[in-house]
Amino acid sequence: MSFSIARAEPGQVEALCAIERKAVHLFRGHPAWTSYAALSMPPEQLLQAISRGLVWVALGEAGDPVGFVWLDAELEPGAIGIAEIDVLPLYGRRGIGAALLEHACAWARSAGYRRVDLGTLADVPWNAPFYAKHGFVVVDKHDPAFAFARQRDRENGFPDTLRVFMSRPLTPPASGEWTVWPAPAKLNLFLRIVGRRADGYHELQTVFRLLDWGDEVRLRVRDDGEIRRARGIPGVAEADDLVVRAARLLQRHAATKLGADIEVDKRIPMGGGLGGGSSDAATVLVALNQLWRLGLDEDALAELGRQLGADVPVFVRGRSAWAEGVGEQLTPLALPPRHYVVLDPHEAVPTAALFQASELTRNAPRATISSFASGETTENAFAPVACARHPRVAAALDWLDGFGQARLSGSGGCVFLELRSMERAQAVARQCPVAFTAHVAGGVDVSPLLSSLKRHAGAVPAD
Ligand SMILES: C[C@@](CO)(OP(=O)(O)O)[C@H](O)COP(=O)(O)OP(=O)(O)OC[C@H]1O[C@@H](n2ccc(N)nc2=O)[C@H](O)[C@@H]1O
Ligand SMILES: Nc1ncnc2c1ncn2[C@@H]1O[C@H](COP(=O)(O)OP(=O)(O)O)[C@@H](O)[C@H]1O
Repeated sequence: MSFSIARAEPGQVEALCAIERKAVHLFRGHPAWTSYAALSMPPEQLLQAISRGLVWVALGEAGDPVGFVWLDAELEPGAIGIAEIDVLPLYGRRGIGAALLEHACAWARSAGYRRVDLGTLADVPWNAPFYAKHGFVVVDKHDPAFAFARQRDRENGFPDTLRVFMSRPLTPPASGEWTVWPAPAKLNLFLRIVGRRADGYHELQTVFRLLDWGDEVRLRVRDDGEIRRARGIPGVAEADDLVVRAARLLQRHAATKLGADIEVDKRIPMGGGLGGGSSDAATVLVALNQLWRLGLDEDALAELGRQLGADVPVFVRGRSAWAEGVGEQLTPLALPPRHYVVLDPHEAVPTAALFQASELTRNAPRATISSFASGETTENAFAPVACARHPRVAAALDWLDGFGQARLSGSGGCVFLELRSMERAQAVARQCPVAFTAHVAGGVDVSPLLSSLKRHAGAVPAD
């Protein structure tokens, strides 16, 4: 039987939970059975991991999932864990589990991780001995890295004597191998236009909230100086693609003879006001600065970013921030932990056209950080214009407003709602009408790009 491996999709949550329930039956009669039988995989957390790109499925010939692997978010700097790996018993012994495991480890290595950890059972052939065949070695379970997992075992009545923790070291990708970097989306928590500069650009005030969700950029250094886009973004010509423009700009600026292959796994809706193109460009600047060993500092990269777009500097600096000027004067903010339902009305809004709109309020009084922090300042100057010109955006805002105070991000067309819990955000997202697509994401103060940069630099040793 042939199978293929692909990133899991949100619609597969139920199928993956069902696979886990079937796979757990293999433990009947084992001392761990009672605790396995009583516990099922939390679908909310699985969904969150899927939207972060941390779950892969094995698809059978009919295209249905027959197994999956789920990576934990970073457990400690440089290390990532395997939260779950399951194959339908009917499809066992065909190398599917091994292929999933290798796939996840290969991704972790490209993403700069130096170690993969897991907890498993010592006495079950398809557990510890299977992982040992794949380069995992048993490590000291008293290591503080496993304290949380062991505490959870105790709470679940799991037999500690049979529990082993295993690690597999990963070598860093060599020059010329693919590397993987995150390009997070942003939201504008409010946006005011307070003036217009002589060059036609608008002066604005906004709060950029970075998200833990976004695109994935893959980069591979080339020795021949070529910048090539390995996989195109539909509707964007190679020369216009912000990732290609960013790489060429950096190459010219630093006068390097090195080149790069670039691929983007696009998840952020284009023209959605979530800064996808800008974030991709920032990731290329930051990552190639490291891969090409140019040694440019953050200010130099942010200035190159500004030449590509007003939204690029915030992604280069990688901190949620209060912004002024054209969006490049940034003051990092520590914002309360919040979750967001981001609704995509499938309507690309052209930013330049909205900035040109005669009905746009472009002389608003200046807001202050404290007026924002008190919750007084939440409006977006583009909202009335975007809603009047794009009925789908108005409809999305109207629907989401039924659950709280929905807002437009940037020049739209995406709208969002801020919530205190992920579960609540997922509950709203589940009710999303078919005309729109809902994403759930967490707000972060520090961009995942900065953590990825540290990992790739090996600045944080794995042990
Ligand atoms: C509105 C915002 C809010 O974060 O976000 P998006 O809706 O694009 O995500 C940004 O200011 C958008 O930044 P960005 O998308 O990088 O804009 P750019 O490529 O630099 O400019 C696109 C066009 O928008 C206009 N523009 C942009 C920024 C600005 N402060 N004043 C402007 O007048 C210019 O006419 C420019 O030709
Ligand atoms: N790598 C890229 N990703 C997305 N859009 C890109 C990219 N390169 C160029 N673009 C162009 O930039 C436009 C704005 O894209 P995007 O940054 O996603 O939206 P917004 O500015 O609304 O946040 C797109 O419609 C597309 O034509």
